Parts: sequence; C-alpha cells; structure tokens
Amino acid sequence: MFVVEGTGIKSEVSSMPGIYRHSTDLLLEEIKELQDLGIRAIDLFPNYAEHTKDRLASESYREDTFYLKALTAVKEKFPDITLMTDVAMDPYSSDGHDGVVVNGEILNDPTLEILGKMSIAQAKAGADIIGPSDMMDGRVGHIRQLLDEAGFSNTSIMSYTAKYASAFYGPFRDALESAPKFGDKKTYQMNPGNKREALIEAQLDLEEGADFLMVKPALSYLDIISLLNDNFDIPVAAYNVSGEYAMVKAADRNGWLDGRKIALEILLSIKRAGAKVILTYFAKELAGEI
Ligand SMILES: NCc1[nH]cc(CCC(=O)O)c1CC(=O)O
Repeated sequence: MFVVEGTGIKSEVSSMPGIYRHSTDLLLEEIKELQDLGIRAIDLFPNYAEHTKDRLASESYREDTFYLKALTAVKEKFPDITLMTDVAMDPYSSDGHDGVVVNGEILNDPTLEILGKMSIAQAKAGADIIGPSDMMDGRVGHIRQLLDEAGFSNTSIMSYTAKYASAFYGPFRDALESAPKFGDKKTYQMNPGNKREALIEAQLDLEEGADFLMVKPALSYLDIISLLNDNFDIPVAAYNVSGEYAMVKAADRNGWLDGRKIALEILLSIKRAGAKVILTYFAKELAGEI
C-alpha cells in the first residue's frame, strides 16, 4: 500500500489500476476493509513530495514525519495486522537512488548508516517486519545489531536477498515518484542473468540474521525462488511486483486475457516454486479465493 501526506486523498496510480495512494485517514478505512476480507499483513510505502527529498534521505529518519506517524496510527488501530516496511533511500533521495551518491557512484558503507537510522525509526513507529530493499552489502547485519541494541530484538528482518535490476519496477516508481534521476540500479541490484549470486547473497543474509529471504521480481524468477527454498531453512518470500500487476491489468482491460484467472495462476506458480510469503497488489481483489 502507498501512503501520501495530507487528508482525504485517494489517488489512483495510473499504471496500476485499482491501486491508490491514500492519505493516512483514508488508509485506515481501507485497512479496516482489508482486515474484514481476511488480510492479516500489509506493507506500507511512502510517497514523499519532491521538495522534502535530499541527497542523504534525511526525511527517512526524522521523527514525526507523516510516514512514521502513519505506521504508528496503523499499529495502534490494528494491533493484529502485521506491519511491514521498506528500508531504502529512494523515496527520500533527491537522486532517486537507494544509496548515497558521490560523483555519480553509489557508496555502500555510508549508506548503511542511513539505513540503520531509518530502520530504528520505523521499528519505533511500530513496524513488525523491516524490509531492506536497497541491496547494499552488509546491511542486514548492521540493521540487526542496531535493532537489538535499541531493544527491538522482536522486530523481524525480511531481506530483499535476490533483488534483480528489473524493468518490472516501473509502475512502483510512478506510484512513489521515485525513479532514479540518472543512470540505473545495476551497480547494486543483481544481474538478471546470474543465478549463483542469489546463493551467495542468501548465505550472507542468513548469517547476518535475516528472518526471511526475499526474491524479487517473482514471476520471471521462479527458478530463484525454488533454488533458495531448496537450499535454505528460513522462509522464502516473493514479491509479485508492480510491473507484473500492471501487465495483467492491461491485458484484462483490453479483453485479451482473463485477469482474475491469470492472477490466480501466477500466484499459484509462485507458491509452487516454494514461496512461503507472497507480497502482491492482487491481495484485496483475490482475498478469500486463495
Ligand atoms: N528500493 C525500493 C523498492 N522497494 C520495492 C520496489 C519495487 C516494488 C514493485 O515494483 O512493486 C522498489 C523499487 C526499486 O528498487 O527501484
């Protein structure tokens, strides 16, 4: 789900029909509906206005931002909903990248410090599961240590372990208005042609304290889901990403495919491949059917 600052806002993401950016007041109403449909977990992403962004994503850990307040409001109103968050600089970065940019290069270690502060801020605000999606090296261990030291040993980490540099994230970047201002994310996200690197990333994340290993995107990476499920003993999560949603909706709207059936078949294939957790924009539409 996407949250935006303000009140009374419900604006549809043009490339994701049926998916909205809600202001917190309407978000809470929507979550009530989701809960009534049997949905027990949500992942909340913020859309930040351009003027609040800076090179070091400082809005990501400033106290009392609309996003952190939204997390607290959700958790207070719906204590039984498992609340997931995303840890990466891009929604808050004036460069639109997941890490600190210096001379056109993304710097790994300076980024860890910011991701750590962001994680603590989100845990304090009420997040149950922290999702580092940035793909910097060493961030899971760093975040785990900081969470433990700050008294958040029960806050879980769902690591975006095998996150590929994919064109399937386009509609999500529309939703957050977070597309990179230059270049691409290939220096930190994985090469779609590389399978064995997923095993290396998973081993590192496991050793650093991840509670879940996520594969993303899902549909074009079913082999990776299966590989991690066969080789690791913690749950594999799969992110059925924005582009995977958008293409089903587009074909359905054109009358070319039966979108509902296709969505169910896609989710079934992700589960068959070995995913124990699936993040999907189809959740509301298909709740009760799976
Ligand atoms: N780092 C942020 C992030 N977290 C989730 C997604 C994509 C999710 C989707 O496409 O649904 C992205 C975009 C990106 O890495 O550019």
